[in-house]
Amino acid sequence: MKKLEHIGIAVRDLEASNTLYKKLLGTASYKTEEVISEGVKTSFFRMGDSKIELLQALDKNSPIAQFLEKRGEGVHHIAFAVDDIKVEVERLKSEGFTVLNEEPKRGADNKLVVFLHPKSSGGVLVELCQDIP
Ligand SMILES: CC[C@@H](C(=O)O)C(=O)SCCNC(=O)CCNC(=O)[C@H](O)C(C)(C)COP(=O)(O)OP(=O)(O)OC[C@H]1O[C@@H](n2cnc3c(N)ncnc32)[C@H](O)[C@@H]1OP(=O)(O)O
Ligand SMILES: [Co+2]
Repeated sequence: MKKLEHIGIAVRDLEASNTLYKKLLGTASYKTEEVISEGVKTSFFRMGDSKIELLQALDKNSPIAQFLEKRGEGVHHIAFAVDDIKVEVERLKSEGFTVLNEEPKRGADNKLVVFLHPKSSGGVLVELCQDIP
């Protein structure tokens, strides 16, 4: 793992949360992007070499909608940058982690992403991110 790539935060209202996080961080969101395959609309804030990713659900089947219903707003996942996502997936499987999608999928901000089940990673949903060249 190279670095903390982003922290994902589930929010009900992206616009209101953009205002809140702009006040909190002292900087505006630099990007908004929908990822239809995940059922989310995202907003990104730079935090040094890492990012904060706000996530609003686009529909009721989105993982974010389900999370908000069960747990309310708050930290949803942490994401680590990796050089070779397939190598990292094999390493993590051999260490006993449960990989949710063996085939990396396209995420936001030009990344390939893989998720680990929170039940295998101490109650924290983990995302791996590899830059798409
Ligand atoms: C924008 C794209 C991308 C990026 O580029 O950054 C993203 O970040 S997309 C983010 C949204 N996408 C995902 O979250 C995909 C991966 N998630 C999943 O596949 C599912 O959400 C899940 C983690 C497998 C959970 O789904 P499911 O099993 O259907 O839900 P349950 O509600 O039944 O949960 C089972 C169990 O796990 C606990 N849980 C659920 N979500 C989380 C979480 N985010 N963090 C910690 N724990 C979580 C849940 O509470 C249940 O526990 P128990 O109640 O104790 O059984
Ligand atoms: Co994410």
